[in-house]
Amino acid sequence: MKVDGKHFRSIWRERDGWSVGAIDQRRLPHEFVIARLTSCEDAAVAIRDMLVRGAPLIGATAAYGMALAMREDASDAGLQRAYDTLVVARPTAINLKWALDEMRSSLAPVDPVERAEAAYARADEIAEQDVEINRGIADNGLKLIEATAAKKPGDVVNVLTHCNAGWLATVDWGTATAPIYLAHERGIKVHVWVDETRPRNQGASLTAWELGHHGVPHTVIPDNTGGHLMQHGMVDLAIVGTDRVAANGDVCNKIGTYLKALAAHDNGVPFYVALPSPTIDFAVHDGVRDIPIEQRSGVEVTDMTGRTADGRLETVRIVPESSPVANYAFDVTPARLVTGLITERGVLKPDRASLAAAFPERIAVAAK
Ligand SMILES: CSC[C@@H](O)[C@@H](O)C(=O)COP(=O)(O)O
Repeated sequence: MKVDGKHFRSIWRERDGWSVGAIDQRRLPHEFVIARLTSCEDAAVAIRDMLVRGAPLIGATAAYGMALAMREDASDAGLQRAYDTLVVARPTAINLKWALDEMRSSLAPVDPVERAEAAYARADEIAEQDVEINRGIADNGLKLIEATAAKKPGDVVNVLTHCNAGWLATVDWGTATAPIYLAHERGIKVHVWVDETRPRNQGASLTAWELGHHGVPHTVIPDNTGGHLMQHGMVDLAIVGTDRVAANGDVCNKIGTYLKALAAHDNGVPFYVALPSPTIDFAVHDGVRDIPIEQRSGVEVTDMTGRTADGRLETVRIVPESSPVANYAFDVTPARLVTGLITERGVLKPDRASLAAAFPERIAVAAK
C-alpha cells in the first residue's frame, strides 16, 4: 500500500539481503519510523512489544526471526531454540505458531550448512503467500460490498470495523480492509466507521492512518458508539479481522469485538469476519472455552499517549493511582453471531463442516 506516494509493505528484507525492515507501529500515527531487525531476539522483542502486531504480520515476523536465527546458529539445537524463543512472544494469534511450524518442518530436513538460505527463502514465501491470500479475501469480500451497494444505488456503503485488520496488520492489503480497499479502487462509494479500539487505539492510530493515506472516507468513533449507529441504520455491514478461529467457527479478535457482534445481531446488521487460512486453528474445538486470551500490562489502560499542540509526545495517566485495572487483549465471538467468514476460498458459514470442507489440508496438520 502507498504512504505519501511510495509503496510499502509492513515487513521486508533490507537491501543487504539479510536484515529485516519493519514499520514501527508504536510510533504511528505521529511518526513514520522504520526499524531494522538483525537477530532472532530483535524479532521476538518486536512481536512482544508490538512494534509489529496483527496476526498475519506476527506470523511473517516470526518466520523472518527464524531466518535471522539460522544466520547465528543453524544447528538442530539452534533451530529449536529459535522456535522456543519466538513461539512465546504473544499467546493468542495462532499465525505465530503456524508460521513457526511451517519454518521448522521445512528446515529440519535441510543440511545446517544450507539452512540460513533455505530459511530466508521460506520466510519470503510465507510473506508472499500472505499478500496473495489477502488478495483472495479482497475479491470475495468485494462481492458482499457490491451486493450491498446494489441495494442502495448512489448511496454510500457504511462499513464498521474494529481494531486494525489493515495492511499494517498483514504483509499487505489487510484482511478486513482488503475488500474495502478494492471496493474503493473500483469506484464504489464506501465509508468506514473506525472503532478507536481502547486501550491501545489500533483503530484510531493505525486504521484511520491507513485509510487516510489511501483516500478512503472514514470516521473514528469511540468504542461505545457502534450500537447507536446500528440502531439508526447507519451501518450496512461490519467486517473485522481475527487472531484465531476455532474449528467450530468461534472467532477470537481484539477485545470489544464480541460486543459489536451482539449489537449487530440485535439490529440485523451482517457481521463478517475476514481471515486468512493460517488463522484457523483446527486443534481448538471450542473457541470460547479454549482460546488463550492474552492479558497485557495495566499501563495500557491507565495511561494514554498523544501529541501536544507544540508537537511533543506526552503520556498522561487517566485512572486514579489507587484503582486496579484489567487488560484482556482479546475476546471470543461465538459462531452463532457471525454471518460469514470471508476467506481466500470464498465466504463460508462459521461452522466446522464448512471450514473443514474448504481447508481439508489444515485438518491433517492439526491432527499431527
Ligand atoms: C488482520 S489482523 C486481525 C487481528 O490480528 C486484529 O484485528 C487484532 O486483533 C490485532 O491485535 P493486536 O493486539 O494489535 O495484535
